[in-house]
Amino acid sequence: MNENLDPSSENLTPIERDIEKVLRPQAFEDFTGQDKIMENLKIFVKAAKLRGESLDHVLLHGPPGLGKTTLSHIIANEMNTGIKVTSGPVLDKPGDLAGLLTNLDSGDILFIDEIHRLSPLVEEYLYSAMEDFKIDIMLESGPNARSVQINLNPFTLVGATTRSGLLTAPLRARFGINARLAYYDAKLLTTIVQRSSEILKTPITDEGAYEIARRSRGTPRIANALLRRTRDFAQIKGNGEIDTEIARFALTALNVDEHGLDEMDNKILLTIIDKFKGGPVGLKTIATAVGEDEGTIEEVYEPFLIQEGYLMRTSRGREVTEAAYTHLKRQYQAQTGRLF
Ligand SMILES: Nc1ncnc2c1ncn2[C@@H]1O[C@H](COP(=O)(O)OP(=O)(O)OP(=O)(O)O)[C@@H](O)[C@H]1O
Ligand SMILES: [Mg+2]
Repeated sequence: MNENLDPSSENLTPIERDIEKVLRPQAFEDFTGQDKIMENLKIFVKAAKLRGESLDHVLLHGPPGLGKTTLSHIIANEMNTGIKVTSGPVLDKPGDLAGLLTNLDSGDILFIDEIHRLSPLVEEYLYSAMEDFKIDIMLESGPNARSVQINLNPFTLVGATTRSGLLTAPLRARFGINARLAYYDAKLLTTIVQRSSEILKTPITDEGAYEIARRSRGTPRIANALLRRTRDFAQIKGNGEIDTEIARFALTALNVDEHGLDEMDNKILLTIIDKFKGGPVGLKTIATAVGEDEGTIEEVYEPFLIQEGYLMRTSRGREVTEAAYTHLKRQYQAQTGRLF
């Protein structure tokens, strides 16, 4: 069985993509959590609308599946504007970007996903567009080549990234609104699971929803994926309703552990314990040992493990905590070197 519980969107199947669209909140009021960010965004959107101006450029960052793409569409809906969607790796040359920019209507949103993957040339080209709504374009080539400056309609760039550490300082500085999305707690995720089950017309008990929520790695995308899979179990093994028992059965079958850690989470912890005596060990070494990209570990897996208290980032490298030993049923040995 190959269950796709990968938190990132890159590996979604077409069907999963369609379901994501159906479950995606469309307006501020459907979006659960991230209160501080939402409070501010609502004010900025309202003020921009009152002034009849475009919204300031927005940078959304944070681990996969927390709602960056969702928010960018909500912003467009709430601003009553159009949205054009692209991504860093797709924008190969400045010309690709120019084509998009010149086609934006006044106030439109240009959403650039994976904005950390823009080529330096394209990135630089973006600067004057963001700042002055102007770009230079080259007319003709060879000896007749000349560049002309053209004015763009005012627009809002919404950039999303899971790897904010890779963003250059000049690009970062050009965003007026900078929001870091955080993991959701079990209570918020319960609300999200309940909303999704209503859309999917799947009956679910409050306890069943909570069981899925608390084991979803703080991530709405995972909560929704687990809900869909659990629904299958409820239909085949039960009477169609998801309760705690069905949820537990399904989650065990899907290899999601009691605390919601997935296979890679556990592999990282186990590797540090078994191969490196609990750490400290460098990120690069961990990455090689578990066969995962260094940046992905740092920006996708680590933040959750740290938040949940299984892992610590120290000056000498990564160390697991006693909680990790207990979780993985390993004998905890306090490191003598650390005692004094
Ligand atoms: N606050 C929320 N309330 C309800 N549902 C949400 C919320 N945030 C995300 N979701 C759900 O989770 C799914 C994934 O969210 P989204 O695609 O916006 O994540 P992302 O941050 O863009 O991820 P990636 O970094 O992988 O692109 C959406 O389809 C949506 O249904
Ligand atoms: Mg996205």
